[in-house]
Amino acid sequence: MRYEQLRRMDAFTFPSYSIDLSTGEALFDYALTGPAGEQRFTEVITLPLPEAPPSDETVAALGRVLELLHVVAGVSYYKAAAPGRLVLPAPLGPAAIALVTAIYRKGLAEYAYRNQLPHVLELKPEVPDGSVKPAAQLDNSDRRPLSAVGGGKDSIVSLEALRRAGFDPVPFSVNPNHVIVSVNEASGLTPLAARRRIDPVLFELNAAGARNGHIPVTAINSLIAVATSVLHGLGPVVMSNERSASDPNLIWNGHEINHQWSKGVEAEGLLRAALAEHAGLTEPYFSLLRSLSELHIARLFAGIDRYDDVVTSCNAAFKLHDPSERWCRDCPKCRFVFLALAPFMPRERITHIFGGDLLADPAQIPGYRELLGVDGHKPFECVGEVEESVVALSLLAEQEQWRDAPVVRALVDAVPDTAWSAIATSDVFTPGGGPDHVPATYGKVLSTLT
Ligand SMILES: CC(=O)N[C@H]1[C@@H](OP(=O)(O)OP(=O)(O)OC[C@H]2O[C@@H](n3ccc(=O)[nH]c3=O)[C@H](O)[C@@H]2O)O[C@H](CO)[C@@H](O)[C@@H]1O[C@H](C)C(=O)N[C@@H](C)C(=O)N[C@@H](CCC(=O)O)C(=O)O
Ligand SMILES: Nc1ncnc2c1ncn2[C@@H]1O[C@H](COP(=O)(O)OP(=O)(O)OP(=O)(O)O)[C@@H](O)[C@H]1O
Repeated sequence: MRYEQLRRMDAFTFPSYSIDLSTGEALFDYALTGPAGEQRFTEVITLPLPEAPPSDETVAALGRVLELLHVVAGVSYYKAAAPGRLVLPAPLGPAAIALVTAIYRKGLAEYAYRNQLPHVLELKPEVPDGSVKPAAQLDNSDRRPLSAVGGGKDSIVSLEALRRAGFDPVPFSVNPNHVIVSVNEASGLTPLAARRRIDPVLFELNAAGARNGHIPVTAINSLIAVATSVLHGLGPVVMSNERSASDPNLIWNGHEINHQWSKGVEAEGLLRAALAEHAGLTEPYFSLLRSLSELHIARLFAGIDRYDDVVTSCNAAFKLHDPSERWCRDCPKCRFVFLALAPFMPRERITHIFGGDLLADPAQIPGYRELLGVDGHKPFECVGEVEESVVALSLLAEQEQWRDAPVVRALVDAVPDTAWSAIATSDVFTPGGGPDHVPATYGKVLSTLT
């Protein structure tokens, strides 16, 4: 399919999906269609199989979760052309429609902004007429939680808190890379893993110049985790999404653009409601760290040392084709995580974790100026709020081990008086920031780390 033909596609459809319960392999078919023809895609997601064959009740609930996953995972292929019509495969209830609408509009907002495609922010799915048979209720809330592991500090904090509180978590990852494998080994827990294979045709189209950009990957990983939990008769999926994930990077055409939208509390609420309505799951999914700032999570992480040799929050290690060893030490995420951890650990320890000292390197100053709100807008990355960076800097400026580091000295001079006064009333170490979905039984889990 030529690039010009792709541009003329006017609809995105979902021809079919299937699952083979003897292998765990699910096939999700997609199509971009238009006057010049059709471009098909198939994504393959392979779930780990349980020891015993699943009950009919489990298979029914799993099928419903996969129906949602089919539609949500379509974002990767929709974005190759961004047609005006999004034609859903079957009727859905109001909560599921709300989820799908938001996934395509808000989850693709950064993509829409960077590609200057305002219509994506107004996309309205076309839903076939008809009603959906109500799902049978499935309450697995008292089973072992499935704890999503991304290899970074946040999921380690959740995993350790759950373990110390006696919840016996099962680590779970999609396409675990070398970092995730090492973190799981360091935990000593037995993990579950699912495989996800994006259709290679998409990469060929990308190389030929198709539209491309950021997608709401956490929503996809989350639904794969829920499907795995249902198939294995496990309990809630526990995520490690922090409070700043809900804050936008910028406003464009009156719409919030948030790189981390599908990690935010709005996406979490929509996903929970859709899973309750469409799959009957009463307690499917929540983020344990929702009320905490990144800086607060960093402080909790500093109290855990068994993962120092393996933890990696740098996204360069997560590339599908070319993963780096660990921290790249030259991206917004490396800069932010270093800044957030530094106040809470000896300089030798953090230098060991990162394989270098970012605050000793003046070349890092321009990137830190962005994080501190001195220049530009919050980077399109998983980084904390400006306020958190300023608080971290103020803590470093008070410490003998850090106050004379070249980057700390330069930044202390660069931050304006208004930012210093704003943090006088900062609440970054006070849990809050709005509603969370942590069930009452998990209410005291984080206190095991303090
Ligand atoms: C690792 C990374 O940051 N990747 C983003 C990057 O893609 P890149 O080309 O550099 O490498 P790959 O990730 O290997 O992707 C290759 C192509 O495949 C497409 N693709 C990938 C995954 C997928 O689910 N669907 C896809 O279509 C991708 O478009 C590439 O062409 O830049 C891309 C374009 O901006 C981003 O889409 C890639 O982001 C990944 C999907 C990814 O996993 N990113 C997470 C590290 C990430 O950003 N997490 C956010 C949470 C965002 C959310 O709302 O869920 C965070 O932690 O803040
Ligand atoms: N490959 C994956 N499989 C399953 N869950 C994942 C995967 N990658 C990330 N996650 C989960 O998605 C959420 C957001 O990921 P994110 O990368 O922000 O977290 P992290 O790796 O724990 O921590 P950090 O922010 O320090 O990198 C977390 O709950 C994380 O556990």
